[in-house]
Amino acid sequence: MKRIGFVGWRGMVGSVLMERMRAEDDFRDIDPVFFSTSQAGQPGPDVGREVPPLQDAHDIDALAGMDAIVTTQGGDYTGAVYERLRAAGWQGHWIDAASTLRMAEDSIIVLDPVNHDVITRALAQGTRTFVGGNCTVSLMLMAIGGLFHHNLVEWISPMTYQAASGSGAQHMRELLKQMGYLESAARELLDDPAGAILDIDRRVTEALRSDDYPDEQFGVPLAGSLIPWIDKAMDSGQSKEEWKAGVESNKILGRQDNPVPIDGICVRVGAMRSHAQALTIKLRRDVPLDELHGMLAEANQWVEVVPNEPAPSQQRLTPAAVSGTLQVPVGRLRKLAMGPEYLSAFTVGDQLLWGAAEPLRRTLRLLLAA
Ligand SMILES: NC(=O)C1=CN([C@@H]2O[C@H](COP(=O)(O)OP(=O)(O)OC[C@H]3O[C@@H](n4cnc5c(N)ncnc54)[C@H](OP(=O)(O)O)[C@@H]3O)[C@@H](O)[C@H]2O)C=CC1
Ligand SMILES: N[C@@H](CC(=O)OP(=O)(O)O)C(=O)O
Repeated sequence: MKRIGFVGWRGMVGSVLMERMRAEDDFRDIDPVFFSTSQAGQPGPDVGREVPPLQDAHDIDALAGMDAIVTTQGGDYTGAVYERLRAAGWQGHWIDAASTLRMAEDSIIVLDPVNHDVITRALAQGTRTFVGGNCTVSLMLMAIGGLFHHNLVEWISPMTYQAASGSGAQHMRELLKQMGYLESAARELLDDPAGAILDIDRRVTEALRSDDYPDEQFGVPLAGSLIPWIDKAMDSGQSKEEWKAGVESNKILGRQDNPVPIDGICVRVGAMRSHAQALTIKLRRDVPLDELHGMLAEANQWVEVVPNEPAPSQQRLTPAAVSGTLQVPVGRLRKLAMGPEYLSAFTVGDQLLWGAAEPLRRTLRLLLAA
């Protein structure tokens, strides 16, 4: 049995990975070893079998004893350990959620329902570094992979609505605190059925601008507002999150030599753990909508085409409907007024599942099967 090291397993993405691996009985086929940057020596997690105490995640010798390492610990950890481990001669497989190595020449970005062939070819050719994609990128490709498969996409402009979880666990907690703070600012007026809405609104706006509004993590209000910038600034004027859409999607699709332009605006909204995005897609040719529905639906078993009607869109195409599931609904499909090659779409998916943990879990399975 292969010895597989896990780093970052008790974090938010790591916990979702552990849940999925337990649900799919993945631990049955491996000899798992758990690492920690802070809790070496303590007992490992309950994965339905005995595991050794936690190892030190900075111990290069201990890491080098693994056939593969799956890390959801974050980019700082990858930066601190990966090169040292390779320099020490380690030839194992590195499967990572962090963005650090995504654009490296010798790495593959993994999203097997979309690029299964790229991954299996890379495994056969001896590639040893596999990285999960950015969450909005992976969720977009899960939703509209069928259009790429039929080579129908000339360009895409995504406008995202990204959940608090993309910033981490502390940010999710803060979003809820912000919601509570706003509600408590207006509570007595809300309790009065005759309370004037403009008075309620005034209280909320005052609360949003108050020094006591809890915004240590986000730095600005998210609940009752939104944040139209995610990640660092690039010289291009894009946020780094926006830059990733183009470069990562084309790398996943294996078309870096002939890239499809993908560029838009990424926005943080007050959803908990599911990212949504509105896509304007320029098709290479006019294709009837019903054919497009068929292509989208056939692309993988998780994508779900939602009719462009009010009730299904409101009920099925939302973070509330998909959080905690692997489904990736896509809807609001219609031809735009600009012409029959211009398609609109709206899609939503759990950013901790397909957006982070699930592609890693499935890559480990592909590795074990190789
Ligand atoms: N959040 C997201 O949506 C996405 C994240 N990623 C990547 O995954 C990385 C990890 O993200 P995320 O899971 O959100 O990070 P977390 O902050 O939840 O966890 C990271 C590490 O923090 C340590 N830690 C310290 N205190 C605690 C605690 N109370 N509970 C749990 N862990 C604790 C753990 O390491 P230790 O045991 O060593 O102390 C843990 O592995 C990111 O940096 C990013 O690179 C990728 C895609 C999406
Ligand atoms: N940046 C994403 C989450 C994330 O961790 O992305 P990446 O893995 O590309 O750093 C978000 O904020 O929603």
